[in-house]
Amino acid sequence: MVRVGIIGASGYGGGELIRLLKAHPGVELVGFSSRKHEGKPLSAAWPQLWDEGRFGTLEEVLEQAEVIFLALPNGLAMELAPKALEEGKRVIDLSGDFRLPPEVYESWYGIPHKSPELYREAVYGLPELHRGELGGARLVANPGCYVTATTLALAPLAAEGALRGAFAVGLSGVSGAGREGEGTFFAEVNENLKPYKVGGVHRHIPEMERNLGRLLAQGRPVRTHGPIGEVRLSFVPHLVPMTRGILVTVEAVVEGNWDQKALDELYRDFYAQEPFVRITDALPETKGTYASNRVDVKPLYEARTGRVMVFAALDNLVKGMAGQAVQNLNLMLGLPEETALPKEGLWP
Ligand SMILES: NC(=O)C1=CN([C@@H]2O[C@H](COP(=O)(O)OP(=O)(O)OC[C@H]3O[C@@H](n4cnc5c(N)ncnc54)[C@H](OP(=O)(O)O)[C@@H]3O)[C@@H](O)[C@H]2O)C=CC1
Ligand SMILES: CC(=O)N[C@@H](CCC(=O)OP(=O)(O)O)C(=O)O
Repeated sequence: MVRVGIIGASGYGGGELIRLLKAHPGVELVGFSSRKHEGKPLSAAWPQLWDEGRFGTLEEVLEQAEVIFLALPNGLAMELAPKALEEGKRVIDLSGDFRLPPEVYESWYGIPHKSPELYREAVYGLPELHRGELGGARLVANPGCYVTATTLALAPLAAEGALRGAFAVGLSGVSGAGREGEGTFFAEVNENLKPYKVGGVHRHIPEMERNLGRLLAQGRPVRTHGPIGEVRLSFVPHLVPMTRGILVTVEAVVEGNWDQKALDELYRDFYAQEPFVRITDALPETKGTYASNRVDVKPLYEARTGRVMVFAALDNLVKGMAGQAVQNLNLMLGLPEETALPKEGLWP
């Protein structure tokens, strides 16, 4: 049994990690940190959990766990990860702190990077592309929801060398903004649809471009710190009045002649061995992936215009966050990748 702790256990990512890890046969959960709920039972924050355990301090988790999940706002993992690694722990960070080179991070996140040297060591935790690097990793940068959906929607075209750019429209449930998300009052979100952070300013854009650029330059599998080609992407996110779920609808700018048969073959071959990516016949919908660790992907050739489109749906708190982090944990520990991760969702 590996001793695992969660720092930021009272947030949406932390809660979903507890739910998944309680069912994990290779894990003993030894600590849950929260400033607000320190000393209280887990039920103080989580009505959905059978109440075993109490919230403690960040220091207790750092001391007791062998593997530590950091489920904190951006800017904190860069301070905690060095301490944890110095003490021989392994870290899976759910924030953006180690996903981008420090200079790129600073310009898109507006936060000075406090441990730039660790970026060189971090492995980018998208198992479908980086599986081979994760076994030996001490520090994993776990990608988030929009980036996972958009990268997996376009990865086969990029690895084929055909992708030049893309226009991606993202739709997200409100839990994507976190438990204290700004502008998520019921009265303002309910019966409302709104675009936000448009005009090429959303901080996920450089991460998507780098993921796809790596595939373009390296083919598959990719190395986190290997060469990166040029892909230009527009991204238009929207907030949707639902709890969980991400849908991305992407128009790919491609070279070459494509039709539905060629796209279907490319996508089915690329993801043939993947336990959590399903190429669907029907169009993906968020509810079909609710509470599962699956991504549903559908490429579509529009004959009338010659355009290539791709649709992808996932649960932002599972494959877009905590489920992906558990998938990375399994790979880091050499356990079967699917351990404790649901393939099936909830319906209705
Ligand atoms: N929500 C989503 O769909 C996704 C989120 N992410 C990323 O994952 C990370 C966590 O997100 P999420 O769970 O939604 O966030 P939440 O806002 O729901 O939770 C944040 C957690 O961090 C703790 N916290 C906040 N500030 C501090 C601090 N200064 N020191 C110690 N603990 C602190 C909070 O607990 P307390 O105040 O009790 O200490 C809480 O447990 C973020 O970086 C986010 O960008 C990634 C993918 C998807
Ligand atoms: C609805 C909403 O606000 N969503 C968040 C995405 C959360 C996420 O994916 O987190 P990471 O930034 O850690 O990847 C946003 O647009 O910033």
